[in-house]
Amino acid sequence: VKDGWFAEISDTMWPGLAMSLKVEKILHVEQSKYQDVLVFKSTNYGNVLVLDGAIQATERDEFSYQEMITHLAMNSHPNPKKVLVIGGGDGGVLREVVKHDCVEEAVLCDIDEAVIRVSKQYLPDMAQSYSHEKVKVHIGDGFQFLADYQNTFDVIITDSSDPEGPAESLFQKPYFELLKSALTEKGVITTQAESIWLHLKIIQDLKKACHEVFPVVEYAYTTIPTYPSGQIGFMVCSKDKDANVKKPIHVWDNAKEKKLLRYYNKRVHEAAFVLPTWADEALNC
Ligand SMILES: NCCCN[C@H]1CC[C@H](N)CC1
Repeated sequence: VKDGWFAEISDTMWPGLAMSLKVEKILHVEQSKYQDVLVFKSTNYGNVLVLDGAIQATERDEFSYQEMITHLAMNSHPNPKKVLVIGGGDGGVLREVVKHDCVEEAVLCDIDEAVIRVSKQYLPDMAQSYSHEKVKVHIGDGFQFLADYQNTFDVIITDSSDPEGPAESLFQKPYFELLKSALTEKGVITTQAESIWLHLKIIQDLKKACHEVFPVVEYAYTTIPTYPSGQIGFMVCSKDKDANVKKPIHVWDNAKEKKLLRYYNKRVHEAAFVLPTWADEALNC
């Protein structure tokens, strides 16, 4: 933090560009077993969680990412009862998963207990569902966890950090094969799939790896001011070759949508898959 500003600088992940947030107060600094953990109160975006120098979530705009990575998957599956979140230790995705009445069990597997502990303390709205009766938490490596499950989960959401560092393996084919075997017949996955403005090559490679495992693979994106380039995407895949993930299978009525959600709705679901020309040509060749 310099002159009261936090700058998200990465010469490898987003060279020459840095999102900066004005700091009101540093709340927590910790070196966990796996990463640097920082929480600060920003002047205009609420509390902010930073891991290894990368902004994970701000209280002001996190709902965009959490709602989209969750509901793009949940509403692309006919009746998701058992859901698994890999990563997502801040709890935001879990909060969204339990909004679906059809869910019987929501399991979260994150490698770092520090993220869960710190989120409960400084991001209470995001971490609210850890006490939910349907929720089970497992601290460990998602890779190891998945290897123990076959034909178990209807939806698996991979809420990961960037491919540089510990999450690198979550962007490669072996991981998607593990996901596929842990999924039930019509299983659906979403993954954090970076930005078309910054990572078109990563997204192309990711889409190729997913297509070697899943019959249906589509990229969608959301707008979020505090992530690099102001937007981020998701890979949405289904084991069901006849699935059309670009249109929600089931929806809440408008009143329920307005009560439950602030970003996602049935029209935004469809719009999220519509890409600008240069990205569409690069990804849908
Ligand atoms: N549950 C929110 C975590 C979101 N993961 C982040 C997405 C943007 C990346 N640059 C860093 C990880």
